[in-house]
Amino acid sequence: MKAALICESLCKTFETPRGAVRPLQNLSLRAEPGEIAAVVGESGCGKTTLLRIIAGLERAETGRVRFEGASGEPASPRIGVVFQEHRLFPWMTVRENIELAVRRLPAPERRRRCGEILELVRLSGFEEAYPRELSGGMAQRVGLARALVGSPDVLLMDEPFGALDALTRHSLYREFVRVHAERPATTLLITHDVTEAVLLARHVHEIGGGRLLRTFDVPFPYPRTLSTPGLGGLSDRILATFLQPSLSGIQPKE
Ligand SMILES: Nc1ncnc2c1ncn2[C@@H]1O[C@H](COP(=O)(O)OP(=O)(O)OP(=O)(O)O)[C@@H](O)[C@H]1O
Repeated sequence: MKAALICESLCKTFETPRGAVRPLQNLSLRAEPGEIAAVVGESGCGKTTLLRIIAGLERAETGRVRFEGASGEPASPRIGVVFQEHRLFPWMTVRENIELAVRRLPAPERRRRCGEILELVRLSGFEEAYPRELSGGMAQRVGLARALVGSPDVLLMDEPFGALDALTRHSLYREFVRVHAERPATTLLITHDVTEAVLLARHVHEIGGGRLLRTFDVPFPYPRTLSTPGLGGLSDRILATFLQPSLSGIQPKE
């Protein structure tokens, strides 16, 4: 199922000993069916809170998250989540970690899917390895495999490449674009890295002050590299709006 992800007027307040924190104040945005959409914003602007609300791990006070099928009908897609830390269980093998995500399926089907998904993320042969035996990049690919093994229609990714060194990160970008082309889930990628956003996303949503400030169209064909014509200029333009919001002429978008 291809589904659009739609967030409408989300508001969220946390009561803390230091007073109320309001990371989301009427935030609306949309990810188109099968696209990679990035959400960028300064640290603490509410990106993780947004993802947790979409994943159903947190409740918004007001507003709603809904999904639409190809003809605009309401949809209930399968959702996969990838976090910044891989969150693999250290006492389980790669295969056990992945199969856990589809534990309701019969064992032969679990085994088949696990083999298929490990091939997709190029980790065939590591089924019986433990997480401690993997590099950071490999563990993150297992985290991606675990999110994908249930064939999600919507993939939510919270800084999935954030903890990796630059070389590993760039090779994982390539891998991820290839995997996404084979299984084009509607993907929301949370990142604070503008270059990452323009390398991977079709649209980049900039949030700040609890709202969507602006959406950038990223028209370059995949796969992209740092030398894709126009990519560096767009990345600079997005960064400039971060650094000088008052000079960029941005009007908060309702
Ligand atoms: N469970 C919570 N209780 C209280 N405050 C919270 C809670 N979760 C988040 N916050 C606060 O809400 C604000 C937004 O946090 P959030 O983690 O969503 O931001 P972020 O944009 O993902 O940040 P970063 O880029 O640094 O990860 C922060 O001020 C944070 O301290």
